[in-house]
Amino acid sequence: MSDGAPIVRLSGVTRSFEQGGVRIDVLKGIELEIGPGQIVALLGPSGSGKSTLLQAVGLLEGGFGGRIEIGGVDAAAEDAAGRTRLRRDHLGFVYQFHHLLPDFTALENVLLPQLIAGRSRADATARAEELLTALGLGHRLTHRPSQLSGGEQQRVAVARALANRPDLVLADEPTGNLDEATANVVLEQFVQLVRGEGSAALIATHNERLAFAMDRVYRLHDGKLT
Ligand SMILES: Nc1ncnc2c1ncn2[C@@H]1O[C@H](COP(=O)(O)OP(=O)(O)OP(=O)(O)O)[C@@H](O)[C@H]1O
Repeated sequence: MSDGAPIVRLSGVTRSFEQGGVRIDVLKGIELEIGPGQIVALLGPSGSGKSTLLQAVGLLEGGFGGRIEIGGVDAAAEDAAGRTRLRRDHLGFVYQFHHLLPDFTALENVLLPQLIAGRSRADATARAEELLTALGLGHRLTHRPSQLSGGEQQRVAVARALANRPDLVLADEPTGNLDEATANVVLEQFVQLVRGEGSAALIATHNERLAFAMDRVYRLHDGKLT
């Protein structure tokens, strides 16, 4: 990817669903560019389409109209293997629920995506330890998800998303299942770490205060970004 080129470019992106014979137009022409290192907040009421928009960028589902480019590549021109490659080479994901593997320790959960990407075990372990320590979990490396609090589980998920140094982290209400005080701490740590890593991020959140500390804030309203 050339320097300064956007990591993501959406133009005229649309998505509709059929519900009980009724057609709902959720995205009605989304225009969005995110450049290297930009941290972008996505606000919008429940049902406005934030998750749907993140799914478009994450190339996890089809059914979208318009053009979605990741790293300058038109996703529609790629087959399933090509889209998987785009995801693997450019994107990291954090969800509302941690989706950690329950039988593996915190360290192993952060190790696995790196081993799959071909990194040596020694390098992957060092990277996992670095990220978990930066998130204040240096003393929790050998704990399984069930032995961690909700906030700690979510921080492990953040470390996992950043492990392969993605150009862009997609986060769908990453602290949505935490109590407010914990959510504030974890979201702030997440943004700080992403900034330190130089990654870009698109973060759907209800937290307006933290959203306005990010580089750009978009609101999803009536299927469009403002
Ligand atoms: N697979 C689907 N089939 C039918 N309708 C869907 C589907 N996915 C989403 N929708 C509809 O699209 C609209 C937007 O949903 P979406 O989950 O993107 O909103 P959201 O802004 O992320 O909401 P929340 O903040 O509650 O997570 C909703 O009306 C939802 O019912």
